Amino acid sequence: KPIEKLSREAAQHEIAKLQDDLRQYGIAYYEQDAPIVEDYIYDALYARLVALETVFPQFINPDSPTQNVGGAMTKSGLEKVVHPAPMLSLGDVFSLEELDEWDSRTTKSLGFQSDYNLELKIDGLAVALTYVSGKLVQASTRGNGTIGEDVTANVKMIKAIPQVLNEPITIEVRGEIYMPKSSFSTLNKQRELDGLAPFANPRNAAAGSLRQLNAKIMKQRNLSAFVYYTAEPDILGSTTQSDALKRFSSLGLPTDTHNRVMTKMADINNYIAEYTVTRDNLAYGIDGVVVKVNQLDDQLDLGNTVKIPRWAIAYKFPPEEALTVVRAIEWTV
Ligand SMILES: NC(=O)c1cc2c(=O)c3cc(F)ccc3oc2nc1N
Repeated sequence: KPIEKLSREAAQHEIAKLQDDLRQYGIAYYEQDAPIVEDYIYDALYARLVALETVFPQFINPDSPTQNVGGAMTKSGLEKVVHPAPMLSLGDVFSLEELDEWDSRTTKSLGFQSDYNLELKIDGLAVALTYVSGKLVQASTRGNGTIGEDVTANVKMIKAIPQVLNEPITIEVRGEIYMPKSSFSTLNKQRELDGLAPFANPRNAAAGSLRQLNAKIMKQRNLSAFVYYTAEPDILGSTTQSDALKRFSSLGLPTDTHNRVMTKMADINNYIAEYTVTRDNLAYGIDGVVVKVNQLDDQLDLGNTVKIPRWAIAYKFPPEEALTVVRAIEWTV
């Protein structure tokens, strides 16, 4: 119900209920690592409580969940981290036609047909890893792009992420942390045994694991990662995206090996068709294919909008459940 239509009593009642519920969800989340509700539900209820308390400040009490967000603490109890260069998200397209339009726009902007580095789009959560003199000093989530959460302690539990690089360089790299499919099913079986709600998908399981505060539990979740980007490629001496991936690998950073350099849309369509089918056999979840202008200085020429790079696009696979529905309909007719 819109807040301005609420009577004082109704507002007081809803605020009290939200304060109780969110306090209980918060305890389950931080202390028992057993979230009762999905993050997005918690966030929506939390936003509703903040809005109500703003309009009815007389009902704010000191132990309201909105009052204990300590200075640097975020909801998940992790410290905040400011990203020096904003972590942008990828723009999406949902059909080969739209991908073709993106290619035409990009070709027009550049004045020539660029070659593209194609990469599987790992379905995990984005992190930034900062190495100083080759040592991992900080790991943070994307957050809102400018302010993320410090997940350094948990990321140090991820075997795939080296704590020391093969070269003593200082660089920030970005990648995707994910939970392999096998770990996901094992974890959910255990959660059912423990009477806990299973995670909806590997991505939520990875995010939930990474943002909980107990490093021992984190170790058992055996997450993995792929690195795919740095804003400082000259440190690597790379001039293309495909070469940057090779350099990440030579440093000891995990990279996905399915990337290919292509120019012709026909080849790109074949790559997409191939992985639309074979993704079920991969050890990790992917939700699409990322197409990137391969020459790094062409990427700079194209630049970014406020939210997304102009030099990269994510082609998203049709969601699997949709396919299930289609199959179900086919079955009935
Ligand atoms: N999930 C992924 O596998 C994946 C994700 C991104 C990004 O989110 C991404 C975001 C940017 F602003 C720029 C490049 C990027 O490249 C990326 N490359 C990938 N392979």
